Amino acid sequence: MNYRKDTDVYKLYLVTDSGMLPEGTTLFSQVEKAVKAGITLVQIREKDSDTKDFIAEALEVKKLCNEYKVPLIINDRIDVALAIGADGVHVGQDDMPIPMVRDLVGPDMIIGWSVGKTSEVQQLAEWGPDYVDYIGIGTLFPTETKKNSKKVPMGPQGAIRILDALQEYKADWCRTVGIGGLHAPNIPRVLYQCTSSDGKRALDGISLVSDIMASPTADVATKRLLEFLDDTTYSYLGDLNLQSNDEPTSHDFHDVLAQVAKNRPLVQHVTNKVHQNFGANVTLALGASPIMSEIESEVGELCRIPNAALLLNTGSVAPLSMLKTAVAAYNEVTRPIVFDPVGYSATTTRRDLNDALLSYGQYACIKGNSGEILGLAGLNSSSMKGVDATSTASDAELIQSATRIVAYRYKTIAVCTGETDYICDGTVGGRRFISTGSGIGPDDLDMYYVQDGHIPMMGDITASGCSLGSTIASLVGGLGPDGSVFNAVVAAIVLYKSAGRLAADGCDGSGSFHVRLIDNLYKLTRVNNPDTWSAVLKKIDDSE
Ligand SMILES: Cc1ncc(COP(=O)(O)OP(=O)(O)O)c(N)n1
Ligand SMILES: Cc1ncsc1CCOP(=O)(O)O
Ligand SMILES: [Mg+2]
Repeated sequence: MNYRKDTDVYKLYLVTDSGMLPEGTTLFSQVEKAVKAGITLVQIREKDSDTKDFIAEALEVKKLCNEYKVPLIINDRIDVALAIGADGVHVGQDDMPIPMVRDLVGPDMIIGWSVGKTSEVQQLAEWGPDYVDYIGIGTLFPTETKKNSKKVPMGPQGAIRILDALQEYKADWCRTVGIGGLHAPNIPRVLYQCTSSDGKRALDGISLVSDIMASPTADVATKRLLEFLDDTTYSYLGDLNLQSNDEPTSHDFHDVLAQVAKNRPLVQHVTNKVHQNFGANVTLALGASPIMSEIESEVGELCRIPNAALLLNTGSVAPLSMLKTAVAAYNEVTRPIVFDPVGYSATTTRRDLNDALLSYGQYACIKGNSGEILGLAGLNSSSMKGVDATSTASDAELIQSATRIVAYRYKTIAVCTGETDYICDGTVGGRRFISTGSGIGPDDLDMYYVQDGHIPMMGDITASGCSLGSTIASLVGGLGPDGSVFNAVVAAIVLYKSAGRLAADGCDGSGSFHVRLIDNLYKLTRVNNPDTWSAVLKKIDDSE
């Protein structure tokens, strides 16, 4: 059978490795379990087998695959693929060049290629539809399976760049699977995040080795993975509501604060030293409980405390393993993380660390100043230095574009702070798409802003921006079931700005501003009458 035209076979792609089989299993028995459980594509990848053994193994698997109508791909060995009449071959960048492969295998065999760079996409587009049928995009995450790989893991953002290049070069015939370090805990998030920036293309599937080959129950593992692929939503915040429908009102803000008062959230702060004391006091003023903990071994308990939330501020940095553990733990129990990428593009070290953290998890909200948000969106240039202080109309447009891009790429609620705060929800309601994407792009996202005149005092005290992070985490953490995450983020911004305005209007200098900011957060929260708050929320009307 010729599967070349069959574009649905890439959903769940098993690549074999006989070096990791659990006791009592064989390569064949593992593949058999996976095929019977519904795997859609199989690749035999035996790096250390003799040719004779490779062929014998491949013939056995071929019989099974034929019976279940699952295409069989052979890794690296074009000769073996031809000899056994496989359905396709997979080659990497260091293997036989694609035009030669096509010459040898003829027009009917599937050809897969490993791709990690956009220049490789350009190349396959130049060859056109007669050459590469699908690409394995990777390596996504670190993997023990391909030990001596020189490739640096690209994370979901790297996969998005490849999907964007496929769109740019109009390689619409080419299907895609992600590969490398994919396991049950990160697969739903990868499928959620990896869509092209125009929203028109998502991964066609995932490819993996160890999650099935090393499993003592390969059939159970396969079925679980298929469930992820069939699920069209990603509930990374459990029973909280990711849908942002209408413009939030004072009534909604009242509701958010009432939930905080009732649920008294615990906000774990992993934050910089300058912010610690102020952030703890702001959190207390809001009626939430702060804990300033960077102890790796207690994260698993903290995240399970009812209404826990994590503020991850990278201003001074805890050990990477602690940060990874914290992100994984909060994601696992579907509790919110607010991410503040302090000084994102200031140095390569900071950018790499923040990028690594962003690739490890899913964030409810990413909050930064204009420099950080522009950096995350890849729109910063030296001419943008100091944009916070001197925003012009065109700067404002650029900042809005950057906020939209960050929201969309990280499928999060992005907040860009400044004299005007911008808020954009890129979560697409937690919906997930395979192959075609949502059709929604960053420019389709609603953009809100909050203003209350210029409050220069905010810049005259330390950690005022960081404490907005504490405020967002407190209000999102306080939500009860079905509480709206977007409403909580917006409520936090309007509340914080209104308290800042009151503090600035009545203070004698930066010292009393600092104290009065806490006082006013305390008072506004206790009184809970958002109709009296001075900061104004508006939605940008793009038709204007
Ligand atoms: C689906 C898929 N994607 C990528 C690879 C890796 O191929 P390659 O880079 O040639 O590395 P080896 O597998 O040959 O070690 C793959 N095999 N399958
Ligand atoms: C073959 C290959 N190519 C890139 S990563 C990889 C191995 C993936 O293995 P695992 O799914 O166990 O991480
Ligand atoms: Mg290879």
